[in-house]
Amino acid sequence: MTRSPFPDAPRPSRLNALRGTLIVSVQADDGSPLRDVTHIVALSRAALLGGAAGLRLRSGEDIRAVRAVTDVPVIGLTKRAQPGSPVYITATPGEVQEVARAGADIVAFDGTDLPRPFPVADLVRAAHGAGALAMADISTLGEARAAYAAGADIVGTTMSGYTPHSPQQPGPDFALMRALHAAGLPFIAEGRLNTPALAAQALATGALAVVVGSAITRPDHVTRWFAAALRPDPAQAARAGETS
Ligand SMILES: CC(=O)N[C@H](C=O)[C@@H](O)[C@H](O)[C@H](O)COP(=O)(O)O
Repeated sequence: MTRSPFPDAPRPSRLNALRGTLIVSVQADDGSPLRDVTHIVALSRAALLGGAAGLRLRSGEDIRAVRAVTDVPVIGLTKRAQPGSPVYITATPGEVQEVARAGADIVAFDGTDLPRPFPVADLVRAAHGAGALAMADISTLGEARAAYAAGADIVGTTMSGYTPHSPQQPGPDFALMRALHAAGLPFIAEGRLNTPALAAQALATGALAVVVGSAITRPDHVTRWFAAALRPDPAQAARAGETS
């Protein structure tokens, strides 16, 4: 039914439509009972009902199905293992085209320094050739600079904590956000923004927009956080065992 709200606008103004907003990532993991397109559409509609201004979706099938029920901006990606490379987010020009043709306004792809099948510039070219914006998911300031030099329209902090050369931490990488802002590089904040306060903090560091996924659309993850919080501290449990 509907198409992108900004198919013909120049690229910077298309991104402006997302300024200051919440984008909800609706991606069920492989093996999740929610990994079914009807559930993805229902979760997306619930997110829109709650005030999401954009969606981040995985796979052409999901994008096509959600595009049929909404015209909000969509960031699209694929997640596929690549032979001989740890990169899995939209790693080839063919995957970029697949996502753009399904109706994504912005194509997100791995923009890290990990060994990769295609250079970032090839993915940018494929996105632009298909009429979409190019979003590089990065894990460091250096990767962001390289992605912009390769023509990316925007970078996301998505991959911080998921490359061996970025900080491994349980919370969001606010240091990276501050560094991007200080360098004058526009960015979308993404990754472990698991509470409204953290999302607001990310926006306050200068993010163009904020992507939240697991805390909204992965109830299995959220349940695990609660279950872990209720589990007794093993050391304390052992001490209690000695005295009883
Ligand atoms: C590292 C990676 O593959 N991130 C993926 C990228 O699309 C998704 O699995 C995340 O859910 C998304 O980035 C949002 O992050 P969080 O779920 O932490 O709010």
